Amino acid sequence: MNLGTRFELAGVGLELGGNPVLEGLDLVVEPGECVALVGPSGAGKTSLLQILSTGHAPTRGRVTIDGIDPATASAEVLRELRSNVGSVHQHHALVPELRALQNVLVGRFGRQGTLAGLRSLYLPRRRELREVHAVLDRVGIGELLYRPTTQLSGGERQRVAIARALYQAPRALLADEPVASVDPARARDTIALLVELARERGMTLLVSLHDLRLALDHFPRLIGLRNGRVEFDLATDEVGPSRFDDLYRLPRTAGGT
Ligand SMILES: Nc1ncnc2c1ncn2[C@@H]1O[C@H](COP(=O)(O)OP(=O)(O)OP(=O)(O)O)[C@@H](O)[C@H]1O
Repeated sequence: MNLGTRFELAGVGLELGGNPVLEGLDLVVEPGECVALVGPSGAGKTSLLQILSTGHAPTRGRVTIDGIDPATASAEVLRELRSNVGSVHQHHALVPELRALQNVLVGRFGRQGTLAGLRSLYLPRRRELREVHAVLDRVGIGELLYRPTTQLSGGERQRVAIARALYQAPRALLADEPVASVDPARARDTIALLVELARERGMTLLVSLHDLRLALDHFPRLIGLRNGRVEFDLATDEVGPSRFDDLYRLPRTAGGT
C-alpha cells in the first residue's frame, strides 16, 4: 500500500522581503515519488521545500497537500498535515543538550502535544524506547541510543536527524541539502539510505542537491530550478549534459561575452 503524500502547486509565486523568489511554479509530485531538486545557489530550492512543508505560504497561486490547501485549513488539519511531512536539514537542527534518544523522541512532538512530548522526553515508556532504538538501528547507529549529541560525529548527527524524521512516521520526507557537510562516501550512503527508506515506507521524497552525480544516480525524476522558475522537470534518463550547462551557467557580466 502506498502511504505517500501528493503535492500540487498551481501558478505558485513567492516573495520574501519584497524580493521575487519563486515564480509561476506548476508542479505535481505523486505519492511515493522520489525527486531531486537541482539548481544553482539562490535558485529557490530551499524556498520551494519550505512551501511544501507549509513554512512559507505562497504569495500567488495555490499549493495543496493531499488535496488540502494549508492556507484555508483549520488549525487541527494543519497540525495533522505538518505531522505527515518530515524534514531533514543540512545542519541537522538537533538539540545539543539532549541525547540521541531524546532528539529522536522530539520527532513526535507535533503529533503528541507539548505535555505528552515533555513526558516522553524525560520519562520514555518502554515501547517508545524500543521504537526509537529500532529507527536508530535502521539508520545504522542503534548502539548510540544514549550518546550525548555533543559526542556524535557530523555523519552520526545526520543519521539521528534522519531517525527523528522517521520516528515522526511521515508520509513525505523533505531534505534540504542533507549531504552538503559530509565526505563523498558518506554523502552517497546517506542519499542511498533516504531513497531506500522512502521506497520501503512508500514515502514521497524530495531532496535538494548540489551534487549532480548523486541526483542522476539515485533519483528517477529531476526538477531543475533557476531564478525561481522551473527550467526542466524530466525523467533522469532524459536529462542530458547540456541541460545542466544551461542550468548552472553564470549570468553575463557587464562587458563580458
Ligand atoms: N527571508 C528572505 N528574505 C528575502 N529574500 C530571501 C529570503 N530567503 C531567501 N531569499 C532569497 O530567495 C532566493 C532563493 O533562496 P533559496 O534559499 O530558496 O535558494 P536555494 O536554491 O536553496 O539556494 P542554495 O543552494 O544556496 O541554498 C535567493 O535569492 C535568496 O537571497
